[in-house]
Amino acid sequence: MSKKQSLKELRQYIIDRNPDEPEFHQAVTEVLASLEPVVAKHPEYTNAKLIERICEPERQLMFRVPWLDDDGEVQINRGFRVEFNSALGPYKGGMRFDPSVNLGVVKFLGFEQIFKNALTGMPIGGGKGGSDFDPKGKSDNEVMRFCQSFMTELYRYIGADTDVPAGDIGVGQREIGYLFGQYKRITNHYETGILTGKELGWGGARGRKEATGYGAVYFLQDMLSANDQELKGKKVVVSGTGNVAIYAMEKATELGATVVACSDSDGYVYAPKGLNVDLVKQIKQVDQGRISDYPERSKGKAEYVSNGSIWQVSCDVAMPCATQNELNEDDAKALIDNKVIAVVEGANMPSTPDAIQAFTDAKVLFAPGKAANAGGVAMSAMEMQQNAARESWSFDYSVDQLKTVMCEIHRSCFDTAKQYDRQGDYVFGANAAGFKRVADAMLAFG
Ligand SMILES: NC(=O)C1=CN([C@@H]2O[C@H](COP(=O)(O)OP(=O)(O)OC[C@H]3O[C@@H](n4cnc5c(N)ncnc54)[C@H](OP(=O)(O)O)[C@@H]3O)[C@@H](O)[C@H]2O)C=CC1
Ligand SMILES: O=C(O)CCC(=O)C(=O)O
Repeated sequence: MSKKQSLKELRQYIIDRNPDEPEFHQAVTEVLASLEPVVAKHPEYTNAKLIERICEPERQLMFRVPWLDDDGEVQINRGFRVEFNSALGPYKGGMRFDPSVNLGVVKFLGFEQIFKNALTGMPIGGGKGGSDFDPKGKSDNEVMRFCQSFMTELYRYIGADTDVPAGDIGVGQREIGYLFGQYKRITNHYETGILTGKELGWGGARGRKEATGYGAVYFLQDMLSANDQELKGKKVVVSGTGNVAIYAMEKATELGATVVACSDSDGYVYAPKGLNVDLVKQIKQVDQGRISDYPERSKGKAEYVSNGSIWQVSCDVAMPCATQNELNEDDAKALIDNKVIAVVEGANMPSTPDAIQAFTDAKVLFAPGKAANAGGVAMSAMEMQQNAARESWSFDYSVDQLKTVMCEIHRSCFDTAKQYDRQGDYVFGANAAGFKRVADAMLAFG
């Protein structure tokens, strides 16, 4: 590529160079669409071909994961780790175990992670990993054998100062435990800093499991207050009932909002007077049940909808916290017709480009995932900090730190957008501020 190529041509070049990776193309397209004014102001980035470099992973690993199921049959899955960018620190980002995982999905997540991690202001680069293994319906022993086989290959590439994986969809404390155990077994190192999202008893951080959801709500609070609104009294809809969704619901409720709907991959529940978050936690986290159990267990205080979009439910604030591209243009129009004020992405890239355009056109406040859900990785960086110092912070102190980081991220997105005359455009603010921090470090390194 010549230095004179436009961003549009560069985007096409990246798409052609990475065929059959639609999610990666989508993530790159969104970031590049924000960078025109930034590179116009900083020709040094173009001269050093920084955008092209940032879009190319430093290293991508793909490996075989053979394991034995409970019937004694060999099963084979694929493992991935994309070490995307280490300009700001060790590669950092979660691992997803889900049948939908492929190289393009891991690359989109790793690419987003670079800018998200930069926005936290912490010393962490960007990476992501996972497998097409489906933990649903597997026994504990099967999950353990899979995790042990996965780590038997992955251990060569990770380390507290190299690459620090964590959880994501399908990877919670159980999986992190099996992965950590295998790392320790085969390396003979009790090195807590090689993974985050650990249990408290063996190197975990207080507040990590709450951090992404709480952080997204803190971002929402700041975004509303910057626009002369408040969270108290608002009606909120949250998709998903996983790690991010549950703690977003918990914090929003604690701050005086009413969460009227949430979902899982089968359907959603609607409770006009508000959901009981403790009951949702009991059903999904303790009993490993389905959200369809909620109406009966809440004694009829909610209705379950098995095929329909949760975004049809009228609300002031929508928080997509399940998965990518779960909110499309029709969903956005339904939310706009119902007078939604703000949309805050707890998941990674949950809104399609058409949906984001519809929100922008309708002047709905819109917070992209790379800014709003950065609380999880920020708390992971604090877990690394505690592991390195052999410390263990209190829950209140940790959540205070989280709040400060989210407030800084909000301010950085808001101020950057203003500086480029794009006031209120959080997508632009997040992309431009995140990119600049990474680009400046890469320039310094030659
Ligand atoms: N965990 C973290 O700290 C962070 C996570 N994220 C992002 O947040 C999102 C959720 O992650 P997390 O909460 O950890 O994952 P979990 O596995 O804990 O939960 C995922 C939730 O989303 C639901 N879901 C999954 N796929 C679909 C689908 N296709 N349609 C509808 N619902 C679906 C699941 O339903 P079911 O119960 O039926 O499986 C589950 O309720 C992901 O995009 C992840 O990348 C971002 C930052 C940090
Ligand atoms: O805590 C981490 O390192 C990973 C969080 C993550 O995967 C994400 O922010 O999407």
